[in-house]
Amino acid sequence: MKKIAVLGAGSWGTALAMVLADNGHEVRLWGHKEAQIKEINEFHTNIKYLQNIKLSNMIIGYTSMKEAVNQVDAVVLAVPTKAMREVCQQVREYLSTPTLFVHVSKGIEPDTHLRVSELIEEELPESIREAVVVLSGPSHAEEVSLRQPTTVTAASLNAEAAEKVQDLFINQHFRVYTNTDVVGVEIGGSLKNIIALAAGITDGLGYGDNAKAALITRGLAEIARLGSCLGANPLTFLGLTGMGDLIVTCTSVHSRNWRAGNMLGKGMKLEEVLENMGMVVEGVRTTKAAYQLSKKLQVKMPLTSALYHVLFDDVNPKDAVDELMNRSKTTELDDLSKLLGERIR
Ligand SMILES: NC(=O)C1=CN([C@@H]2O[C@H](COP(=O)(O)OP(=O)(O)OC[C@H]3O[C@@H](n4cnc5c(N)ncnc54)[C@H](OP(=O)(O)O)[C@@H]3O)[C@@H](O)[C@H]2O)C=CC1
Ligand SMILES: O=C(CO)COP(=O)(O)O
Repeated sequence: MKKIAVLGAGSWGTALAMVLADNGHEVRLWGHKEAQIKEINEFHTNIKYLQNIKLSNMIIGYTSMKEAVNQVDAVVLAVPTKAMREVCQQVREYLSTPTLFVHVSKGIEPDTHLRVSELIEEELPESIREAVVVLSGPSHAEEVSLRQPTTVTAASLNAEAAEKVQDLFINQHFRVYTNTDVVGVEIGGSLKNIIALAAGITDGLGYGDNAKAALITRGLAEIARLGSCLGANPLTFLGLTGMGDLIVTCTSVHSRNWRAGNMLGKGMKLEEVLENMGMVVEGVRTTKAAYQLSKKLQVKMPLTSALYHVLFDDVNPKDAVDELMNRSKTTELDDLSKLLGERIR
């Protein structure tokens, strides 16, 4: 049995705390709201984030970061990307020995263009970092909390650390693979949120499955183009954290990104949509970051660019789709197939 602190008591932090508790670990679920932590400890529920779910007694809620991370074997960082720096700054106050860090957040920071593992490494000194591992894949909290079959990937440059994380989380409902392609895993997990927003928009506009399939496949092409340019193995994008997560996020009503896109497609304004959600919609900030990166690195990302203009320049979603469909003609297999071919050979 290990002592594990899960920092962030939203949907995903709570669902992962349940997996860890099922595996017999002592789980400390840290959140910044007194009332919510009281609810977790007194009633063993977290109603705002997971309805109709009873939490195990092995999960203890904390509001004190000092107590939550005291003597733990591992820390799971489960807050939205926007809050990650702030939470790391709090954690580092209380750790003095090398600790295993697992992050589960799917975003890219606008302006710095850092992936989450990179910003964690910026905020946490090496002296308290045994390793940083990203855990990602097609995994809606709502289904994980019902113990429905789910598969994810633990990725780290430190293969031994990835295996440790695999061992912490794996069970008969939650299958964990390993990978050393951190760039590919983080880029796939973050950029699928952009495409899920777009898929929600086309559904909201009343378009059908042809449009959805087009978004998923051409979305994957542009994710892989940018990811490869950043050093990822293009084959990672065909795996759980690429194609797998794109499918689940673009086709599920559980997805907050899809739901937000759907409201936009039906004519709501972005501010109104975000107010309505009450949960994180990572794709909004990540669209900005990916758009900036595509310009900087001169990588073609037509879907990301169209979504950027819908979100931040008030372009009408239907006009954005019309514009995408009327671009000049091109071939399907571009530089990406060249990259894949080189890897396979
Ligand atoms: N939900 C899912 O199925 C999955 C989510 N993820 C990823 O996990 C990450 C977290 O998402 P998720 O749990 O779903 O998000 P939620 O919106 O469900 O919960 C976010 C949690 O983080 C808390 N939080 C926000 N800012 C801070 C802060 N500054 N300090 C402390 N706590 C803070 C929120 O508190 P408050 O209640 O006060 O707002 C809330 O408890 C995201 O990057 C997401 O992409 C990955 C896989 C699956
Ligand atoms: O990443 C997820 C599923 O794998 C969750 O997606 P949303 O943030 O869109 O709900």
